[in-house]
Amino acid sequence: MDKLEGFAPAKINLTLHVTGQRADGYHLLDSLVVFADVGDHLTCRLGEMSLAVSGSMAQGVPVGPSNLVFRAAELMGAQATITLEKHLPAAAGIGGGSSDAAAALRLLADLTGRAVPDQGVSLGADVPVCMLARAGFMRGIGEEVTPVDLPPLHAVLVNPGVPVPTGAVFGGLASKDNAPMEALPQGISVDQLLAWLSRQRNDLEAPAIAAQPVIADVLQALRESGAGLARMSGSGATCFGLYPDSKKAADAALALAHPGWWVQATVLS
Ligand SMILES: C[C@](O)(CO)[C@H](O)COP(=O)(O)OP(=O)(O)OC[C@H]1O[C@@H](n2ccc(N)nc2=O)[C@H](O)[C@@H]1O
Ligand SMILES: Nc1ncnc2c1ncn2[C@@H]1O[C@H](COP(=O)(O)OP(=O)(O)OP(=O)(O)O)[C@@H](O)[C@H]1O
Repeated sequence: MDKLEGFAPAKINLTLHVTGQRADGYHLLDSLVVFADVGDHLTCRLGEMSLAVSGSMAQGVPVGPSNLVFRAAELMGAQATITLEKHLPAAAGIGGGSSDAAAALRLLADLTGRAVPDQGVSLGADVPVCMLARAGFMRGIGEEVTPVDLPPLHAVLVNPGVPVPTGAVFGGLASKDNAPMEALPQGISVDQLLAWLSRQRNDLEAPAIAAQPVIADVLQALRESGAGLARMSGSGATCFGLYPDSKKAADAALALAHPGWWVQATVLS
């Protein structure tokens, strides 16, 4: 094996309940996570350590040792020549950096034959679920991950171009002890899933809107575009809308076009 290619899909929190806080300050989560068919692309080859970042969303992404891809190589004890093509906005609640790190960990594990320590959680709370890269529950601070079977969902992702720092949004929570998600019945249809989702929450939505009020405008625009459900992902600012089929999602994406907004029709699974 010489050079390997990998895909780092956007992570979407369909729900995000904050149920407590650990003594070290990290919050306990109860979240249903899915992945989009849009994301970043990586290539990786063992050799001299280097990282080249390109792509439509490369601006502002660190190219040095603070890039999570670099830190993934350090965690694996590997030297590698890595290219990263960024298509996902950074600091956007869709785990761009975490998904890049998870993709790099998968590639480096394949190239070196080494195991990934602790599913990469030391690189970020979102890295274990991004290692899964398919629908799953995320609990603990993010280290407890369980796959789940869900029907694919047609969606539009909208990011209004304002970065949101995750720690500050957690810090703005009015309550840290909120109810967990309801049990999710197995084998449910899309309609049943939508009804179930509409009864769940993203507890970070209120503090994120307080920090960046434009998020409320994005949610309103998604609802007006015909979304059956509109919610923020992660700590924001990206929001998603869910639609009955790919045509309605594509039409909504066109209607949502707005200067400075990143808008993507996608399938979540
Ligand atoms: C909000 C989510 O995106 C939901 O999936 C994740 O919980 C955040 O994952 P992440 O960006 O990988 O988070 P990290 O880089 O580990 O943490 C960033 C900051 O968010 C806060 N943080 C994060 C995860 C967590 N369970 N509790 C927290 O309080 C901490 O202040 C931490 O310093
Ligand atoms: N590969 C990377 N891609 C994007 N940002 C990165 C990367 N590596 C490090 N960073 C830094 O990490 C910060 C958070 O970026 P990231 O895209 O992971 O946030 P996020 O989408 O809010 O993540 P999450 O959903 O996990 O909270 C950025 O401000 C950026 O400086």
